Amino acid sequence: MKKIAFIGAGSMAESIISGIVQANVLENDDIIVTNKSNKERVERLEEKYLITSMQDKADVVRDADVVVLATKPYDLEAAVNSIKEHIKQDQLLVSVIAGISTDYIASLTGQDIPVIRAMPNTSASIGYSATAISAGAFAKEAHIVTAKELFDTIGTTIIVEEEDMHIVTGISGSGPAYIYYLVEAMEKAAIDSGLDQEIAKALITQTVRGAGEMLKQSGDSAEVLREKITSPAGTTQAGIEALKENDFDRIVRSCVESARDRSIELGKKNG
Ligand SMILES: NC(=O)C1=CN([C@@H]2O[C@H](COP(=O)(O)OP(=O)(O)OC[C@H]3O[C@@H](n4cnc5c(N)ncnc54)[C@H](O)[C@@H]3O)[C@@H](O)[C@H]2O)C=CC1
Ligand SMILES: O=C(O)[C@@H]1CCC=N1
Repeated sequence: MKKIAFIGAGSMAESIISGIVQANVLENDDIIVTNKSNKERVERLEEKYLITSMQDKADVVRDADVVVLATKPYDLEAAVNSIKEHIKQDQLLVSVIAGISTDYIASLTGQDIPVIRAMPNTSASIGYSATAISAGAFAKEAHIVTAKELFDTIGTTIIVEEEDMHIVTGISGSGPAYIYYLVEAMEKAAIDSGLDQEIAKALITQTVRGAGEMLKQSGDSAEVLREKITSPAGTTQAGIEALKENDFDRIVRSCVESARDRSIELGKKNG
């Protein structure tokens, strides 16, 4: 891949752009970005990442090997309408849009065009995305390889069946937000117990970071790692029992399933 165009210049597009720029895998001016109308926003991205911003959609997609669709689901149809005269079947469409199927995207283009559906997360901006990808009907092995290479530069990439994309969205697409929400709650509890906010933030941040690395590096399951911390009648046991009494498992299940179901709904509403 030599040139990549982003249709949509919001949080997700910026996270991916930031990750690609840091990985230094493309010439910066071969990363092109456009949005609906907010010229200042794309110009800010252009200045920050030394990439190219354009508003003329024909220019945006003309020589792109990969065109990334990064609009909200309800803006997708208008976005594809604005580029469909200019895209060709030898280009690859990569959609990061929650809920929307590859079949629907191909049908909007009116072409048998290869589409890869991807679900990255905002940790892409520092090279830590957990991305899942799945291939549409017209995508060949080479397209999967191209998409995997792209997302491997901004984290890890796993290939899944398209039907699993809804649950993937519920765990890893939205997942960072759940962790941040947990951190917010822990910070509030620490401050209410009299701890300085900056100290609480520093301790919790390193705790989350360390737990993530332990999950990755130790070879132990989450359950085993938890048990190693939980001394009989100790502090952790007291904390975990409070979580159990408040039905933590049910709350998390409901969180993940609600996100999954919203992804399904978004697909039905916008496809
Ligand atoms: N924010 C996140 O953590 C993640 C978001 N996603 C998906 O990424 C997509 C974008 O999400 P965000 O970046 O958060 O949204 P956002 O609202 O920050 O950005 C959307 C962008 O699309 C542009 N846009 C709208 N209509 C357009 C058109 N007709 N032509 C060109 N550009 C157009 C807007 O101007 C804006 O720049 C969503 O579909 C979401 O499901 C996927 C994974 C994670
Ligand atoms: O909230 C959303 O719809 C998007 C999809 C995954 C993360 N953010």
